[in-house]
Amino acid sequence: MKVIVDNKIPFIKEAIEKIADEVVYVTGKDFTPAIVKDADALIIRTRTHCNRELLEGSRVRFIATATIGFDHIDTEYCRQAGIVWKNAPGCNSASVAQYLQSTLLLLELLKGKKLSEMTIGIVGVGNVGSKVAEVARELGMRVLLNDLPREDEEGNTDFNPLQLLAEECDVLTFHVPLYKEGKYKTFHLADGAFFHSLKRCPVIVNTSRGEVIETNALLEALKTKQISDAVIDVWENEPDINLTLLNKVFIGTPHIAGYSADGKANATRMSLDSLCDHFGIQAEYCITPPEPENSIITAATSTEAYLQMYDPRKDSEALKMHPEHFEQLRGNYPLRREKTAFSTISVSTP
Ligand SMILES: NC(=O)C1=CN([C@@H]2O[C@H](COP(=O)(O)OP(=O)(O)OC[C@H]3O[C@@H](n4cnc5c(N)ncnc54)[C@H](O)[C@@H]3O)[C@@H](O)[C@H]2O)C=CC1
Ligand SMILES: O=C(O)C(=O)[C@H](O)COP(=O)(O)O
Repeated sequence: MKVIVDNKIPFIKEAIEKIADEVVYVTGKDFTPAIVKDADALIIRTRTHCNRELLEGSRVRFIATATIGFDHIDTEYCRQAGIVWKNAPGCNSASVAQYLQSTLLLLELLKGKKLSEMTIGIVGVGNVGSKVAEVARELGMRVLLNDLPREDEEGNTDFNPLQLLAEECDVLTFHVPLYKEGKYKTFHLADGAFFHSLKRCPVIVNTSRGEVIETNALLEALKTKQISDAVIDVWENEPDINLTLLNKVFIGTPHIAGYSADGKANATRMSLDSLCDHFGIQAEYCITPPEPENSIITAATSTEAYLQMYDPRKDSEALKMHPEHFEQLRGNYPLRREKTAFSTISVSTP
């Protein structure tokens, strides 16, 4: 079996070389029809667009994407062509929740917001949104949820219309997949009309996909103070992002909310599991992220402790200083571990 693997997928080399007869490593944006032509499987990330143009006439029968989102896969073409694809549901959801937790703490620390007096609206309550809801409740926030597909399917009353979130929330955070069309379309879900409907001058957070928010409408909302701040991890037209927006946001990061080493290891393991499952291969591998340099956190406050574990300001400063390095900042991302990796967290003022 021949497998083409994105060369920025970590912790994969030893395992995949045991599983496959031939492995070729390629930069995500450089997968071409010639490279994939005689491959049986691809293991990709969001940087590889798997569509007719890439796959037609190839031997590829299976694609694993080491990501949660799969909007870079033309699922209809794959269905027609008999190509099976798998994503890695939930793999880095705890990492995105960590990003949100640190961001909310920074809003309290630096912007004088009192989280326990604020309402957060969560748009999309799947793997990520549910964990973000937990984090927000732990921080004492009132939480309002919006999830149209779940509301339709489950018929329960935990969910609210987007309009209610627009009216009552001080923070609005997006955790929906990118759907370009259909009943649950999320492309430009936050457009000019949405920003006009806001009542409490909220902070907008987007870690879903850039296209969920219309960039020009967001810029206008910042200019006219319909929103007080924006925290943006995902952008329209990555890596050529809107620099005016980057300079105006409170936190602007290069699509790394899901980049904890824990999340990356989960993604790699899940991709290998689905590849083995698809081809009926029995293989043993153990994918674990490296230990943190120091597994003991000592801090004066719990906020400081969480920011020692992950502080989005560092990623934001690096991007603002060198936006042209968007892809390099992602490709060479430093080791970041989630809370469970630390053996002791000692806080003097709990
Ligand atoms: N910035 C980053 O590094 C990362 C970004 N993501 C993005 O976040 C998205 C969400 O991730 P998960 O929670 O794991 O996905 P998920 O599939 O578990 O949950 C998505 C939720 O959104 C809901 N939804 C779909 N359409 C909606 C609509 N029109 N209005 C309201 N809710 C809607 C779904 O019913 C579902 O409950 C991914 O699709 C991906 O694009 C995911 C991981 C990392
Ligand atoms: O999992 C997703 O969905 C994401 O957006 C990823 O965190 C992005 O990961 P890469 O494609 O950059 O590996």
